[in-house]
Amino acid sequence: MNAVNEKKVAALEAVKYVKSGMTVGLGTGSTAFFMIEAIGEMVQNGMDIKAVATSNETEKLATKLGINVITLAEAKRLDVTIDGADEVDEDFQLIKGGGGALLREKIVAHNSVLNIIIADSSKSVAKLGKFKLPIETIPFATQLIIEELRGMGLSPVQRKKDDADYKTDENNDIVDIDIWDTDIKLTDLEQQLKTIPGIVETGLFLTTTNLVIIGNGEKAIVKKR
Ligand SMILES: O=C[C@H](O)[C@H](O)[C@H](O)COP(=O)(O)O
Repeated sequence: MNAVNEKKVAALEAVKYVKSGMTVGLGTGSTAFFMIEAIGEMVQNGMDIKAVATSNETEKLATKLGINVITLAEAKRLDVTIDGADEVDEDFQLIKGGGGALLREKIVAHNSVLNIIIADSSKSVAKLGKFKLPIETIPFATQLIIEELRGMGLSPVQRKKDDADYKTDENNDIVDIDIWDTDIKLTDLEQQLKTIPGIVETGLFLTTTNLVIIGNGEKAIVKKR
């Protein structure tokens, strides 16, 4: 079975956790797409939910499907958030931000009671870091941050789109770094990166995930923390 079908299998298993009356965090990306589509169908069939979107792209899709999108301030707290990931390891640690939505995604995950990650089987890894770790930076500081990260041996590369600097929904930059060979423990790395002024957030999600659902062929494998 191909990755696209596995994404759908995982998404359809995850939406079973969404019940009427809930406030739901909607993730971003090609896997989250199937979850948003399924929730849209549930809403069209009468389910009453409110949702907070983790990106402009997700907000647009959800609104088009008739999902009631509210702000995080209005929601205050979310019952469940369903989101994708670029990599997930056996300890429920993730790399996210391949689609540039890591900042809002991390804020929403932090404010959600239950966090479900959905992914196809290729995303499940023994060790994080084959996927380059996205870092969101304030444009004023990006070039100096790149030099500092280079000094740490993390091979930073500023993300581009159509020859221009890639911009997030918050109008920040993304710098992708290579953490594969680093000896620094992930929790320490996260802390070190966050102490550099101008780094707004990293794509390391180390503690927020409660449930991982992997599409594996026709089956959904559910892992609980
Ligand atoms: O910024 C994007 C998000 O973190 C996505 O959840 C992540 O990149 C996975 O996306 P996809 O499901 O398209 O592989």
